[in-house]
Amino acid sequence: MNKQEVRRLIKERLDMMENRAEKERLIHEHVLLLPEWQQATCVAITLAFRNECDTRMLIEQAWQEGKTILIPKVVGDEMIFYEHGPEDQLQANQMGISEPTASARRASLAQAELCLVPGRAYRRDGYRLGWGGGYYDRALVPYAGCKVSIAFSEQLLSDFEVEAFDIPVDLIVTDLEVIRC
Ligand SMILES: Nc1nc2c(c(=O)[nH]1)N(C=O)[C@@H](CNc1ccc(C(=O)N[C@@H](CCC(=O)O)C(=O)O)cc1)CN2
Ligand SMILES: Nc1ncnc2c1ncn2[C@@H]1O[C@H](COP(=O)(O)OP(=O)(O)OP(=O)(O)O)[C@@H](O)[C@H]1O
Repeated sequence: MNKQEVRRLIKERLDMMENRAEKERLIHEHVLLLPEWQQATCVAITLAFRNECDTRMLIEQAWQEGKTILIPKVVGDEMIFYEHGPEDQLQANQMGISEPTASARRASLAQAELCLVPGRAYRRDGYRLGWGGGYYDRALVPYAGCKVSIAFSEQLLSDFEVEAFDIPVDLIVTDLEVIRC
């Protein structure tokens, strides 16, 4: 399967999936139990796009725990991270992803001990496939923190092609399990 075929298969699976809310609840529960989450004081995360797993509950919980939340904004071919607090507004970009506004405080991904990396499909060794922009493949090159992806178990695939620039995540958290890659 090439990348386009993988993206199409995952879209089909997620569109057909049942019990989404319950699976999201289980994924969130598994994240909150990770020592990596509990120890992080600053977490980089995205707002869900299309049929990705929702993340708002994790953001709320992070605030409750006193953590700083960073959210990326796509600018050209890179992402700039901004702090996002409970009072801050978000606005949808051209693709429909919620992003910080111009008034948000600028930050750097390097500040986050934990980065939640979005993706469409995952292999059990941590390799991932995104929407095709290569944004995380580039942003993660110098990143030394812990890379965690949350995904529905439907997003795990036994194999797909990876390229030299692909960067695997350290942990994949699904509704069924926590995979240490
Ligand atoms: N929630 C979330 N936020 C995120 C990402 C993500 O994967 N998920 N990104 C992670 O990188 C960045 C945005 N990347 C994106 C890249 C492409 C498309 C997109 O709509 N692509 C078109 C196809 C374009 C083409 O093939 O030319 C599409 O899917 O229809 C959307 C987001 C930053 N924020
Ligand atoms: N380190 C890098 N430096 C420059 N370009 C890169 C780098 N990594 C990836 N790219 C470019 O990004 C493009 C998209 O890569 P790919 O299809 O793997 O994206 P993706 O993993 O699906 O997206 P994302 O990382 O945004 O979730 C590739 O064509 C590649 O040329």
